[in-house]
Amino acid sequence: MTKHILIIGLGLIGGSLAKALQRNRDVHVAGYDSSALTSRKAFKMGIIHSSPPSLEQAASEADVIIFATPVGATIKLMEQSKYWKLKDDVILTDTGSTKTQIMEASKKLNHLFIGGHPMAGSHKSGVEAAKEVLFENAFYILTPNHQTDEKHMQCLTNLLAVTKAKIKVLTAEEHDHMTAIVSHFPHLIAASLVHQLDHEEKFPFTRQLAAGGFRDTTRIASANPEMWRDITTQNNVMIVQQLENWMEQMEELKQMLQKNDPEPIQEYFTHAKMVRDKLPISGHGAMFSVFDLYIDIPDVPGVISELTGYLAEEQISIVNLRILETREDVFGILIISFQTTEDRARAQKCISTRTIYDTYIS
Ligand SMILES: NC(=O)C1=CN([C@@H]2O[C@H](COP(=O)(O)OP(=O)(O)OC[C@H]3O[C@@H](n4cnc5c(N)ncnc54)[C@H](O)[C@@H]3O)[C@@H](O)[C@H]2O)C=CC1
Ligand SMILES: O=C(O)C(=O)Cc1ccc(O)cc1
Repeated sequence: MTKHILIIGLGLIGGSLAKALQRNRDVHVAGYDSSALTSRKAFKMGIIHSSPPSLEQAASEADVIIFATPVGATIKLMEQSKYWKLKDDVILTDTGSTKTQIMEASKKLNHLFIGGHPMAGSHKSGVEAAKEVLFENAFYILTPNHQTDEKHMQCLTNLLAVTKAKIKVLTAEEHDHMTAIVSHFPHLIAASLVHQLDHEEKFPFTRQLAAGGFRDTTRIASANPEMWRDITTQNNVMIVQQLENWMEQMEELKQMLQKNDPEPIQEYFTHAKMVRDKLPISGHGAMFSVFDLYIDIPDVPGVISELTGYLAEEQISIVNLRILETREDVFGILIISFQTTEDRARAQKCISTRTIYDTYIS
């Protein structure tokens, strides 16, 4: 029997979920966005099966409703949903980056709600950025509430299986504590680094030098400000707590730097390197998985565009690209990151067949 899914909000996350859910031939994916243009685009791009004109009508036909809107809008939509005529056993869920306030709001609903957060994304937003493989190997957090039973949990888990994400069940408080540390607070740091650059007036050329580390560290500051406004106001207490811890740490760092003793300074970096190097960044267990391919490339102009050109011809998408500057000979190491192991294997084959450059996986 066909399962009717309604996705509200057809941006990066709603669009990516719609694409992934369409892998299951037994589901009908309807999509609604407050921007009629976005809804039309999503339908034309084949991301959704149907674009119903009335939200209430679409909701009444749905077996599962997924709110994929900024978290402030999600709470408002949840409140509105109390007045919709829904199927008795409909499952409501969301994709929001925060969970405590959403789970609190879910207590007032007349229908079952399971919180959700696919922990994969990017600084891009909008339906154009949607990707079927976005959630592969990423964690997908579910936060049940007091009403959730095993049957409905299993039903949602089964539906999400096609995303190839790894389901992890947490409480809303656990979720908001952990995401404050690894996602929300780092976003504020990225934004603050960019503001710091903004205040640099002495040498305007500084901006031209903001490559490498600065670009890597601040990439997420290019994300949707409305989305991050909502995340920051909803998980405010946890984020302020992180900021207080950080300021204490910065005070200690300042004192250490004022003494200017090289030994503790090196120890500070050594400890950070050790912890960072052990993080499950690439491969299974990572929050945001990417799969790196290392390529020995000669230091000659045009080599990077040659390689990316070959990958584009074979329609292999890349997630990131950087050069490791650890070697002093004429070769460098180019690291290209892919969303899936399959993409990386195809890329390795493509580069090995078309070039003489050595490729390897760490
Ligand atoms: N961007 C990311 O990397 C990730 C975002 N999330 C969460 O997923 C949700 C969606 O984020 P994105 O897809 O990135 O945002 P987005 O900005 O790409 O898309 C949001 C969409 O929701 C629509 N929308 C806004 N208010 C609406 C309303 N009242 N009714 C119907 N549609 C409405 C917008 O027109 C837009 O098309 C957010 O709650 C965010 O916190 C979760 C994981 C990763
Ligand atoms: O672009 C990145 O690295 C991200 O961190 C994307 C992201 C943004 C918000 C989330 O709730 C989860 C993932």
